[in-house]
Amino acid sequence: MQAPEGQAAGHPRQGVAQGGAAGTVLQVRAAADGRGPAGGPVPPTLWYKDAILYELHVRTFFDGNGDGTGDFRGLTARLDYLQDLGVTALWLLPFYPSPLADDGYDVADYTAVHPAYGTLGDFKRFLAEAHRRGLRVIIDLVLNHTSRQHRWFQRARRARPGSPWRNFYVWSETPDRYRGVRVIFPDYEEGNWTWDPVAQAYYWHRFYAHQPDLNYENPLVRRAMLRVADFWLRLGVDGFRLDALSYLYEAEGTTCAGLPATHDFVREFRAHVESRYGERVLLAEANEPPAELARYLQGDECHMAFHFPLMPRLFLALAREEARPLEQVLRDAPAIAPACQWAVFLRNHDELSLEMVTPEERAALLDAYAPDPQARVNLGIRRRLAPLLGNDRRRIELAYGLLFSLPGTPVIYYGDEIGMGDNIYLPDRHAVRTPMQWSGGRNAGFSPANPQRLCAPVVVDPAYHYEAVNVEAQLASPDSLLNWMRRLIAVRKGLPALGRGSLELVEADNPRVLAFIRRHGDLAVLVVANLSRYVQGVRLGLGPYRGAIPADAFGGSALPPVGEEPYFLTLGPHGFYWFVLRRPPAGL
Ligand SMILES: OC[C@H]1O[C@H](O[C@H]2O[C@H](CO)[C@@H](O)[C@H](O)[C@H]2O)[C@H](O)[C@@H](O)[C@@H]1O
Ligand SMILES: [Ca+2]
Repeated sequence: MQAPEGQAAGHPRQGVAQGGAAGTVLQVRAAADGRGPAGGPVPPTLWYKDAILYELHVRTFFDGNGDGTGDFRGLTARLDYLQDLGVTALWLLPFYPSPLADDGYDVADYTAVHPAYGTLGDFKRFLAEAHRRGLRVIIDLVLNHTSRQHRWFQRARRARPGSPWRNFYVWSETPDRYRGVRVIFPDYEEGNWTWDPVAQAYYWHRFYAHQPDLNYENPLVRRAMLRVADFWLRLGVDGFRLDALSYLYEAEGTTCAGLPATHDFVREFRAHVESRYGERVLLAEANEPPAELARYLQGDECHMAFHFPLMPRLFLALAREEARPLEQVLRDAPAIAPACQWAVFLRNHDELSLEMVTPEERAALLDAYAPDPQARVNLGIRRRLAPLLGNDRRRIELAYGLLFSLPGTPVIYYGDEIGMGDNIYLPDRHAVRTPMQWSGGRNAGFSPANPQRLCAPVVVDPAYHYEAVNVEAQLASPDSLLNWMRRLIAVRKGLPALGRGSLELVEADNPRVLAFIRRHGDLAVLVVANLSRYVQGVRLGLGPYRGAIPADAFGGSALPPVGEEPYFLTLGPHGFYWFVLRRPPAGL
């Protein structure tokens, strides 16, 4: 066991920030063609294992031209903030031309930038500036469907039935195929087929009716999407979040999710990307049960996948004030390849998805977190983190303390680092997509525009009003949530075991306390969390670590060494500890 090391993996572009320009050019080129300086392959860095991911929407982050809508110029101007926060990679929601009927997940053109967000030139400048700061950029790639406005659909609906152009989408003469397949947006859609009067046929859609599914049986579709990937990879993006990945293929008599043909295509996609561009990351958004999810993480498909089954169990553990829901999901975690990694999250731009829990668990979660029906949408809850946790600073810190120490790469949703509120009176999931709150000034410092022109209203709920909850105020307050998050991120970066380590659940004699050890090489980190609102004592079975000295990862103070007896600890309400288990000095 040893003291925390520095971050293990280097960013191929970190040379820009740290070193000379010549080295930078060489390394960028090496990464672009997948070859090392001597012509050999570039060894993988597995950088995503040490990453801290930050999810944001260009539209609502910062308005750079004063027209009321966020844009790439604005985002570029706020990169220093993100660098100071300590995050290492950004995930951008779709920013392509789109009618915005699903906030950009209805893509009308895959290889351009929505004019409201700027130009391709603005995107390139943003990317260069992000890389200059050592920030990687992952963009959302919506493989499964397009907007009805996409020229592919406009062409398909007019093309001869059975022709390759027509077959860009999935058509049927009746709405009876794939009967019983779940509707993902039940609050808005009654089925997965919609009649198209131009085509005189029904087309298949897993999401809104305005989002026809592409037909991956058609080799032209597969090729077209590889070309789209090439376009952005050549510009230098570091990877893709692959939206709605489960639904690429359909087959009669199945759930039309995670089919073998879908996995075949993901393998083809991965091989294509890796052979041409080296280590770029594929992050699967597949809302599937653990065993199904793990199929994306066997080493030849995606590098990461969102841990949809873990997230609601973390909220369940907090609601029930007991460790069991988390212990269970951790115990049942399926094996993934050593180079793969979970992406763990508390909240994102969608509703808090309750698709991966039992009906009883769902009922308990709705009761605890969304007693107001206005906060519910489809199968989930459209609230941000702070309102979900009653704006209780201790519970928010505990949730983050767990998120940042459980196996996986943590993902922060923009604004949750300052405890932003939401607006459940906005439609659909716009409740959680309001403008970032930068200051207490006009429009929360998001835009100088006429407030009536804003792309979305700023939060004025009395408990979360932007005049009180904003970046400027929190930067000035040493004890703010934002400053606490900066410390949490910095400490996590010093403990590579939290990104890369194994997981050992520790026996605890108190059901309200979760304890586990993350171990990587010589570094072992003991995490202990009190899920209850009251003080708790716990005895931990730390037998194999006898003699080790637990040292607080935040303050450094050392506790008595682990002895023969179970290790006794007291935790305050919702308290949590990260202890580095140090080897005792020689001679003791
Ligand atoms: O592009 C369509 C949708 O794709 C993602 O949806 C995912 O979110 C759903 C909940 O809103 C979830 O139930 C589903 O399983 C996911 O694929 C994307 O994140 C959505 O914003 C988008 O509407
Ligand atoms: Ca703008």
